[in-house]
Amino acid sequence: MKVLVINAGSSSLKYQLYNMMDESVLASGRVERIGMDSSIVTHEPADKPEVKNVSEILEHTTAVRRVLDLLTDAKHGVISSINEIHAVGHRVVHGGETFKQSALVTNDVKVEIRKLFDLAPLHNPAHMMGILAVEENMPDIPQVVVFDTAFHQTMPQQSYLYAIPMVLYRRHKVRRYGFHGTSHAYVSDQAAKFLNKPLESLSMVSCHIGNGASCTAIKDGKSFDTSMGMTPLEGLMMGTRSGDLDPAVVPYVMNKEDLSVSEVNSMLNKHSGLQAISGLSSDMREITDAMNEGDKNAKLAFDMYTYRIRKYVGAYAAAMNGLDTIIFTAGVGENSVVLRKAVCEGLTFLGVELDEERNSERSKVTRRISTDSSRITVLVVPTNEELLIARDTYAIIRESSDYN
Ligand SMILES: Nc1ncnc2c1ncn2[C@@H]1O[C@H](COP(=O)(O)OP(=O)(O)O)[C@@H](O)[C@H]1O
Ligand SMILES: CC(=O)OP(=O)(O)O
Ligand SMILES: [Mg+2]
Repeated sequence: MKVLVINAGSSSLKYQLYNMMDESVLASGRVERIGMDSSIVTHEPADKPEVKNVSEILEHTTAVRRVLDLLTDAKHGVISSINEIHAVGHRVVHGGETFKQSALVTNDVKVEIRKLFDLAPLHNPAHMMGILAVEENMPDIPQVVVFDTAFHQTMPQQSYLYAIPMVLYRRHKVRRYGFHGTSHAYVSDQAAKFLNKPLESLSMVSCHIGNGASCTAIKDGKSFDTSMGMTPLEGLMMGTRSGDLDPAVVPYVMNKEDLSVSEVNSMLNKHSGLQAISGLSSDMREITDAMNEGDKNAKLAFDMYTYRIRKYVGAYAAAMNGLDTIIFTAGVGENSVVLRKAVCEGLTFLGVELDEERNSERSKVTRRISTDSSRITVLVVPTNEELLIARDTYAIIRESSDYN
């Protein structure tokens, strides 16, 4: 059985085609700059050279058509017909309180996802475009949606409620939802397997540090608290997002700078974080390079960024009344030796002892970077959100009567 995984953004569409018999990736790729003057398509078949081409792709239906053409192309393709694709799985960022697990796409499910547009205006409308584009190109293929928020639906009320009038929760569902749940679920499960211990027996903090970044406290195998909130803006400092700040800053700055709601939203989501403090870049590689060359603003950005992660790890150790394992994952967490060192150096009081040599090793597999005698085990676990989406899709399709 072959499953196509799609992560549709407003102007991009990333894809991976899996053979679920052995969970191998047959091809992956992305369409960027959809709707702009020149779209870039990058297609990477597993056993053939990468192809890149530039053309005009005005909307998502055409983007999906192009992906299907590439997957079945005589020269660059990996399957002979689209009938070989049994199901499509989509990443959907916001599932609100409606979706506690992945779901088969039906008309009712689409209605519910539309109701959540307001809570994730940057993400959910784009995901819906991806779902509709697949429907148009492959009308008979079942689709499954996998939500970033689903894993966090186990949080207790004390973690997910904001201390504001309850009527706002009842009327508008204002609460913490949390994101990157697919990643936090995947890496915590991988960590338990690596340590050969039952997942339920470990108190862990999973640090997903990528472009977007979040920490999750995982207790009894479930999300207990997480740093992102109603939207993916709260919590850690990120590439271009501010993370936590005093909410009073928002009306104050709007007033002083004469900013509209959408302008202040854009400032906090797109023009803050590493980018704002360094004045250089949102990319951690550029920040560390500049810091090594003596750039003071880059150093400040790095220090603020790592300090925030440390604060969350400490807070969650207290929240869970204990901590066994810290996990680093995603683009920065998996690759930045200096970031992991900076975070762990301030956690010796908890019993974290980093092994510098292990931390410096470059590897793509799950590994321990703490010393053997460290009271807290620190792991680097490569995330794989797409694989988990493919697995959920496969499981749901097999369960659904349509497939049998
Ligand atoms: N070797 C590296 N050192 C430090 N940061 C890195 C390295 N490689 C990638 N990154 C960071 O990873 C980020 C992307 O992470 P990723 O998890 O792919 O993000 P997203 O899925 O949110 O786009 C980039 O912005 C870059 O800063
Ligand atoms: C929810 C979120 O922040 O996603 P990403 O890290 O892909 O931006
Ligand atoms: Mg990501």
